[in-house]
Amino acid sequence: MNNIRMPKEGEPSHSKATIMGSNGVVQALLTDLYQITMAYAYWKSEKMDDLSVFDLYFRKNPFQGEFTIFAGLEECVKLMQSFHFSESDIEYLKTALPPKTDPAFYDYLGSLSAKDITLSAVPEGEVVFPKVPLITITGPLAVVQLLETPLLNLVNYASLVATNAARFRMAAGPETTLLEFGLRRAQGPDGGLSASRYCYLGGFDGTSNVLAGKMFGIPVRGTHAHAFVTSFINLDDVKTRTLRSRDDSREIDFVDCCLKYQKELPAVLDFLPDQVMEGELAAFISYAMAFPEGFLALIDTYDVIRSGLPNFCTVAMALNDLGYQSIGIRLDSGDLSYLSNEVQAKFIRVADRYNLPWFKKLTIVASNDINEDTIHSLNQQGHSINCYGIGTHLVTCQKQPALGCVFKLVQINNKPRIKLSEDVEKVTIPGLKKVYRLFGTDGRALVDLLQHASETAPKTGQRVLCRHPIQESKRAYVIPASVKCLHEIWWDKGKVVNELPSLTELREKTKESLKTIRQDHKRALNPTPYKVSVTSDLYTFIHELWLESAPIGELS
Ligand SMILES: Nc1ncnc2c1ncn2[C@@H]1O[C@H](COP(=O)(O)OP(=O)(O)OP(=O)(O)O)[C@@H](O)[C@H]1O
Ligand SMILES: O=P(O)(O)OC[C@H]1O[C@H](OP(=O)(O)OP(=O)(O)O)[C@H](O)[C@@H]1O
Ligand SMILES: O=C(O)c1cccnc1
Ligand SMILES: [Mg+2]
Repeated sequence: MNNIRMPKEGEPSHSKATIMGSNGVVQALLTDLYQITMAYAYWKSEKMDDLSVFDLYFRKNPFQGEFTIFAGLEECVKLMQSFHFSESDIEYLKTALPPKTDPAFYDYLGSLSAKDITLSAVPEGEVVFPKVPLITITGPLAVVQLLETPLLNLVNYASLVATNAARFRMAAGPETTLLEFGLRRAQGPDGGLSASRYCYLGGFDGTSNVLAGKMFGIPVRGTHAHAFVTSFINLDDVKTRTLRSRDDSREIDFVDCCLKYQKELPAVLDFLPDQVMEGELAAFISYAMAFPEGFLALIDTYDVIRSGLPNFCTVAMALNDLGYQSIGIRLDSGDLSYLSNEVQAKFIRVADRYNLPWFKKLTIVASNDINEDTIHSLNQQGHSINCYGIGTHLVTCQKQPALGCVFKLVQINNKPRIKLSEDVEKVTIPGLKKVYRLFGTDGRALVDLLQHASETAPKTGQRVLCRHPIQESKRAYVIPASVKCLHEIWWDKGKVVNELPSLTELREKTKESLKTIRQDHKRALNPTPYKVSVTSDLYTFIHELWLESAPIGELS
C-alpha cells in the first residue's frame, strides 16, 4: 500500500550498521585542497606525526533557537574505517599538486589510514549546545588535518536538518504525523538522501523518498499528485468498473455505487451535484480501485468544498459498502486552517448520518510550502490537520541554510593551543577536555561543564563552580543531582569500539534527549540560552594562555 497510514508498531524494519553503509561519495579525497597542501608542508617539516587534538563544535545554535541535535556521527565513524588514498586518488593528486612535489610524499599519502586516530564524541541524537566539542579527534597532525573537511561536511548538514525536523516536531506536537516530502527540492541527490535520514532521526514519521526507505529502513509514505486528477476527464476514463468486497464475498459495479452516493450525499453535505468535477470523481474512483484499503485523495485540484470533498466522501462511502475504510484527504492550497476545519465538520456530518465513527478520524494531510512558523500560526488559529507533508522548508533549511561547525586545533604534542580573535566568542578553548552535563533533581539539564581532561569529574551532590568561559562576572555554583560524561570513544586503534545505534534507536534517543531540556530553552520565540561553562581551573588556564598569546600593543 502506498497511501498514508500510521506507522505500525515496530516499524521500520531496520537492521543495524550493515545497511546504513556509508555514502560512496564520502572518501579521503572529499576534502579541501588546502588540507592536502598542509599535509605536504607538515610532512616536509617533519611535523606530520605530531600528536594533535582537534575539537569539532559550533558557536551558535541554528534557526534563532537555543538547542541543536547532534547528527552525522555514524558516517564520521565509517569514514575512519574507509579512510585511505587509493592508487587512482594518488595519480589524480599528482596532477593537482605542483610538479616539484617530492614523489616520496605520494608514498606517504598512500600509506595513510585512520589506525592511529582516536575519535571521541557526544552520542548521535543528543541535544547539544555552542562551544561544546561534539567530536574530539586525537592523532597524527597530518591525518587529522585531512579529516577536517569531510567531518565538518558530515556533521553540519546532518545536525542542521535534524534540528529543523525536531523543531517542526515540537511545533506540530507529538500526535501529528509528519512526512518529509523534500526530495524534489533538496540540494541534489545526496542532499535529498541525507535530509530523509536525518529528518527521521529528528522526529519525522516517514518520507516520500523511496531510496531512503530502502537504504535506511525509513517508512515510506505518500498520496498522489494533481496530475493524477487532471489526467481524468470524465467517467468514461474509468475502464474497469467492478470491485470486489474486502472479504472477497462479492463484486459490485463500483462506479454505479459511487453514483448512488453522489445522489444521496448532497442532503448531508450541502453540495450541488452539477458542480462536482466528473474527471476528479473518475480519478478518485480509479485510485480507490487501485488502493481500496488505502484510499487517500488530494481534494484541492478544482474546488475543495464544492467538488473535492464531495467526491472523496462519495467514493469513501462506496468503499465502505464493500467493507473498506478510507484513509483521508490531502489539502495542498488555500487557507489550511479554514479548509481543514470545514473538511472535519463535513466528516462529522457523514459519520453521524451513517453511524460510522471512523469517518470522524480520517486523516487530513496538509502540504504546500509549510514552515515552522506556519505550523505555529495554524495552531493559534485552530485547525483539524493531523498530518503534514513538508518539503522545501524542511530539507533546504530555508530559515538558516548552514550550521557553522568548525574544527580547531586545541593541543599539539601535549601543549594546549589557543586561537585568538577580535570576536571573543571565537577564541578557542584550549587543551584536551572532558565535557559533563549536570542535571537537577527534576532530571532536567542545568549546565554543560568543560574541564581539563586531567581534572576530577564533578560528583553528584557536590557543589561545583561553573564559570562562563569568557565573562569573568558570570558564574554559578551548581549542586548536580546527577552527572553525565557527554563524550564516548567510538573509534580507537583502527577499530570501531562502541556500538553504533540503528536509525530507529537514534530517533528515540533524540526524543529522550529533548525531554531533558527545559521548555524555555526549546520555545520558538526568544528562547533562554542554555549555559555552557568551564571549571575554575580551565577558566584561569584559558585566560593565562590568552594573555601569553596576545602581544601587548604600544601607543605612540
Ligand atoms: N491559515 C493559514 N495560516 C497561515 N498560513 C497559511 C494558512 N493556510 C495556508 N498557509 C500558507 O500560506 C501559503 C499560501 O500559498 P500561496 O499563496 O501559494 O497560495 P495557494 O493557496 O497555494 O494557492 P495556489 O496553490 O492555488 O496558487 C502557503 O505557504 C501555506 O502553507
Ligand atoms: O510545498 P513543499 O513543502 O515543498 O512540499 C512538497 C510539495 O511538493 C508537491 O507539489 P509541488 O510543490 O511540486 O507542486 P505544487 O506547488 O503545484 O503543489 C506537493 O504538492 C507539495 O506542495
Ligand atoms: O506523496 C505525496 O503526496 C507527495 C510526495 C512528494 C511531494 N509532494 C507530495
Ligand atoms: Mg508547492
